[in-house]
Amino acid sequence: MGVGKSTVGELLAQRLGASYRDTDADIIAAAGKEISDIFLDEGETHFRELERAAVRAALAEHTGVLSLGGGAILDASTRELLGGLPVAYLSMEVAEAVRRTGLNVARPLLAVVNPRQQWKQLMEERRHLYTEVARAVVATDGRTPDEVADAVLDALELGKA
Ligand SMILES: Nc1ncnc2c1ncn2[C@@H]1O[C@H](COP(=O)(O)OP(=O)(O)O)[C@@H](O)[C@H]1O
Ligand SMILES: O=C(O)C1=C[C@@H](OP(=O)(O)O)[C@@H](O)[C@H](O)C1
Ligand SMILES: [Mg+2]
Repeated sequence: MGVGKSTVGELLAQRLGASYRDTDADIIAAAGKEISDIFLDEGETHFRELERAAVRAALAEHTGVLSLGGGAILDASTRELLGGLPVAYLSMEVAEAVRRTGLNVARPLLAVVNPRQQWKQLMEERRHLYTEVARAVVATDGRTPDEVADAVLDALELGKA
């Protein structure tokens, strides 16, 4: 959440001359409302169902760069679909997360009394799932989006002759 998946995903697509897609954007377009409103009106479980379907559809239809939401890997069937694909896990420390997002209300899972603690807890629950599906782990702390994109291309050995 807020690590730069969407920002860096777009840069990667430009560099690779590939198309870009973001499952959160697909969900927003299909639902006709923001993710925070889906959480509010229908709840997280419903959002996760939309997300599972959005990832499945994107992986079937799209051949370029795909950014996922930070919780997509909570679903076992999604993790299975990602197996064998060149997946990068972008990581950061909590201090960087605060700088990036301001831990604001656009991300409903962080719209809580203590967002720093919530962010740390979510990461503790999820980190092993990110590393399970990732072919490469790229630390983003103190790096610009361009530097992160370079590091991803390098780590995944993409865009090389
Ligand atoms: N490497 C970076 N350094 C500083 N800010 C960044 C970096 N990558 C993204 N950001 C900023 O952090 C915020 C979250 O980025 P975003 O791409 O939406 O992350 P995600 O898709 O992982 O939630 C945006 O305001 C974006 O401009
Ligand atoms: O980590 C999560 O559970 C979520 C991350 C968000 O996407 P980003 O990781 O792109 O912010 C978005 O899918 C939703 O708010 C839930
Ligand atoms: Mg995003």
